[in-house]
Amino acid sequence: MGVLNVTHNSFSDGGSYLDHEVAVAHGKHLRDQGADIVDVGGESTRPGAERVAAEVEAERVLPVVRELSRAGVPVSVDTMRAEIAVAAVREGAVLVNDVSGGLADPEMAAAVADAGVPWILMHWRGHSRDMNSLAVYTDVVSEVRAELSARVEDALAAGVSEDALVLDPGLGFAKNAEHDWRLLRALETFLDMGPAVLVGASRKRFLGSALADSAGTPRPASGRDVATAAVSALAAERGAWAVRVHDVRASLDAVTVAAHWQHGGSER
Ligand SMILES: Nc1nc2ncc(COP(=O)(O)O)nc2c(=O)[nH]1
Repeated sequence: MGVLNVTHNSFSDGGSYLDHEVAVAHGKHLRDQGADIVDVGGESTRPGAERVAAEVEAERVLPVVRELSRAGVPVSVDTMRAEIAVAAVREGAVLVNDVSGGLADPEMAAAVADAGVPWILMHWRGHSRDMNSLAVYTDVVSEVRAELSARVEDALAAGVSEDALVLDPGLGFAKNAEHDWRLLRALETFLDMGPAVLVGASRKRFLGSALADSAGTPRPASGRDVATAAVSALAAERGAWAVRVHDVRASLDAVTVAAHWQHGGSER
């Protein structure tokens, strides 16, 4: 899953793709690099980010979803708003990626059930503004699992079919670096829940901290693509359904190496 943030302030690529033509060209580039799907988002979810109005999100996302879909690029829409999800599916999006797992918009579950498209339920505890204060756990793995289970139950109750669900531990969302590593170490816990699992580690802060220099300065986001590819290979080896990444080629190469090591074949 290639990341296409049509935003002004996403943490690692904010502002690069606000222009629709540039965004569409980048989406096609991600597809050409081997992305199976391009994830189009119009609202930054970085810690501390303020929300953008629905009209702004729609204006950013829908033309890009439309153009990429028409060009034959499979697109997911990264949104917490049911109205945006419905409009994006109408424009050709084939999956809804909801970082709030249905919590931000009570209309989302019914909208996704009605649209009949896959729905990524990411673990989330609140909007970016409050995110760091929400990173408090006794046992992050069991609590994230329990909170994701509740999201699954609500989705099923709204009529979403279980095979349409994808789970995501929500790395960096109300989690500190230690929480993120614990969640990755326990990936099988989430795989055992039943639905497919997506991992979104790309260029995130916990990777920067792990790669800090001798002075303790974290590696900048632009220098985290190799680390991201390593996570992608390890996640793929453990059975993750997808990884959501900025540098598709690096992760696809790493996942291909993992597949050859494991199976000797070329399947990804
Ligand atoms: N499913 C899913 N969606 C996401 N959307 C945005 C971001 C924030 O990262 P970005 O600003 O680089 O897009 N991370 C995720 C994630 O981890 N999982």
